[in-house]
Amino acid sequence: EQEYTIEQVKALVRDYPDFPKKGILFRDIFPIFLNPPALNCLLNHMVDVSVSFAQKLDNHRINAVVGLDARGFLFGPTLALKLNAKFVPIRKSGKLPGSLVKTTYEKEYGSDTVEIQADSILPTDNVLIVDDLLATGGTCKAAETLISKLGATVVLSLFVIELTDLKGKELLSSPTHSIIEY
Ligand SMILES: O=P(O)(O)OC[C@H]1O[C@H](OP(=O)(O)OP(=O)(O)O)[C@H](O)[C@@H]1O
Ligand SMILES: Nc1ncnc2[nH]cnc12
Repeated sequence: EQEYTIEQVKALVRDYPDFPKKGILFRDIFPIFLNPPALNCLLNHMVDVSVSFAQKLDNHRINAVVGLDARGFLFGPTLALKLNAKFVPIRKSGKLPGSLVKTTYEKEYGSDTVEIQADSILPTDNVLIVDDLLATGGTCKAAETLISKLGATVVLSLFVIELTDLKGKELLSSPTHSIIEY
């Protein structure tokens, strides 16, 4: 089996002009999922980045990975397993049962309400947020808001792709890391 480098993984992201709306240059990560060695390289890299950020913590440990609906779910559970952390979903409204905390936000092409199950995160948790892409930062900021409502700390927000022109980082309170920047 061929070993992939991160540079080769980056080359697999495909651009689609004017999708899903005119003026949006859509960056498609799914070609990476067609290629197991590339996906393996990307996930191992995400683990390495997370572990190196965790070194800064008192207990050196991330114990919760929060994945953002829907493409954050492609990475969250695998990353959580590799870090021996729990996986917690943040979902678009109306999808999660039970006692919830919610917030509404603006993103690159529309607005959304997101929710988290209230008992899924404890105030003592060291949380890693993971998503496929940072655009305006609205989605991740909403996640930060929910996690802070539950009293926990976001130690890192980790993205596969960052669209730097949109300055999403400036909206965020947590430290961020992106693997591919455009
Ligand atoms: O930084 P922002 O401007 O908030 O944009 C980034 C978000 O937008 C996309 O999700 P989308 O809402 O399209 O949903 P999906 O993951 O369900 O496709 C992407 O997966 C991020 O979650
Ligand atoms: N330009 C973009 N490409 C892919 N996913 C996105 N989510 C928000 N903006 C996006």
